[in-house]
Amino acid sequence: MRRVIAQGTFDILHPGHVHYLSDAKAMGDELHVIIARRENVTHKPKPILDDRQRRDMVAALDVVDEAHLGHPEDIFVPIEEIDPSVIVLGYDQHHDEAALKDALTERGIDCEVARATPRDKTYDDELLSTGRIIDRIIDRRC
Ligand SMILES: Cc1cc2nc3c(=O)[nH]c(=O)nc-3n(C[C@H](O)[C@H](O)[C@H](O)COP(=O)(O)O)c2cc1C
Ligand SMILES: Nc1ncnc2c1ncn2[C@@H]1O[C@H](COP(=O)(O)OP(=O)(O)OP(=O)(O)O)[C@@H](O)[C@H]1O
Repeated sequence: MRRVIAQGTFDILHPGHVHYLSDAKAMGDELHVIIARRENVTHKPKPILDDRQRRDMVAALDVVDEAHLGHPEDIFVPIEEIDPSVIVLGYDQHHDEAALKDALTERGIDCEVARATPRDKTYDDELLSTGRIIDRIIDRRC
């Protein structure tokens, strides 16, 4: 049984998220998704939706076996509990694969680190970014 971890904010789901999670699932048998806590999202604007709502929507996707709220302080705690064979990073996530692998080894966690592929638009008006969905809402409704 190969357990796979994917992680992210997943604020206002779109097909790019589904693509990432499907890519991750294809690398193993059981997909666990860690949802970043609002307080730990510091590299972009804070999510619109509550932590639990983002977790519940990810959990409802067919491809996902379990969705977990992230740890507030120590990102390695959920990883130790899940004990994955591979952690799959999103195609554009800022985390460095080699640095993450070193940090895992230092913590005594033996697992691979891989990266998902991007998903291209399948039609002109498709919006594959939470930020761009929010921009459109502001543009059209405000
Ligand atoms: C392997 C890994 C595990 C993570 N675990 C947690 C966690 O337990 N709690 C948390 O709040 N954030 C966690 N994060 C951080 C968020 O997922 C991170 O902010 C992420 O870059 C958000 O992705 P996004 O910008 O693609 O949405 C983790 C990140 C990585 C790479
Ligand atoms: N078009 C896409 N193709 C493949 N993966 C995607 C795509 N869009 C988002 N993802 C992946 O989904 C994960 C979570 O994405 P995130 O919640 O940051 O959404 P986002 O739409 O990229 O957000 P924002 O527009 O605010 O940066 C990330 O790993 C990201 O790489």
